[in-house]
Amino acid sequence: MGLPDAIKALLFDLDGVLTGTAELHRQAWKRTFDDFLTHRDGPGFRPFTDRDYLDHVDGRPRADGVRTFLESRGIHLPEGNPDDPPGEGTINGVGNRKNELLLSIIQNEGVRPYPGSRRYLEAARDAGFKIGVVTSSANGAAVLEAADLTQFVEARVDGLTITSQGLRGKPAPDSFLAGAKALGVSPAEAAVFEDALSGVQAGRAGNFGFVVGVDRANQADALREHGADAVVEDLAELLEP
Ligand SMILES: O=P(O)(O)OC[C@H]1O[C@@H](O)[C@H](O)[C@@H](O)[C@@H]1O
Repeated sequence: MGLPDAIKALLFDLDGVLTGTAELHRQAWKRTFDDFLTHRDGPGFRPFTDRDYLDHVDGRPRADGVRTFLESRGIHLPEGNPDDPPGEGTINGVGNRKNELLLSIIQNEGVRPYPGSRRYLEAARDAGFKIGVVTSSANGAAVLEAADLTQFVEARVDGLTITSQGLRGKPAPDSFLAGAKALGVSPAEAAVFEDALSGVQAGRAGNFGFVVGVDRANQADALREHGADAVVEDLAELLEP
């Protein structure tokens, strides 16, 4: 499986590692922030870029993504409340608009698992590894189900768990530590699989036994710099002799 001998459990990020949904999140964020910035700054606004997504939003819980990106532009919004109407000028309102767009994009485009990731999950299950999914997305359960991957998952920590248990989001290690605990292993016995810079950083911060960076965005060096022990473009590469 391409992992050190001490590893007994595998903790997979979801969007961008098991399913192609990171791109759908990126599209929803781009529309949300470009609309917000146009409304605020007029037609000369500075658009939200792919780099903005990778550096400030990818891998983080929804509200943290809104806050971190806007702060990178010197914009500070009040937090508001979880039920703020989509588009309201609060962190929650902007996040709710993004979720509305994400759900409609998922409805139109569907959710596809990466074939190499599915093969890796099958091989891991056959080899007796414990399998968990650790995602910042509050839509994690629905995305796993739509990709027909729920059957592989013994423990799931998602955006709803993070909120209800008051965990810090990635790049803090809390959600991965909760995943390891749910599978009954120590961090040293678990490997983390992540495509986001904030995610490999979380794996490193939690002292996990191995951190695999999955490079879907041409950022292998940055994944290594943020904490990946190995970088692959597809999980199936780890199955090759
Ligand atoms: O808005 P959701 O579905 O709760 O997802 C939160 C975050 O979940 C992460 O998995 C994605 O990498 C982010 O792009 C996304 O913003």
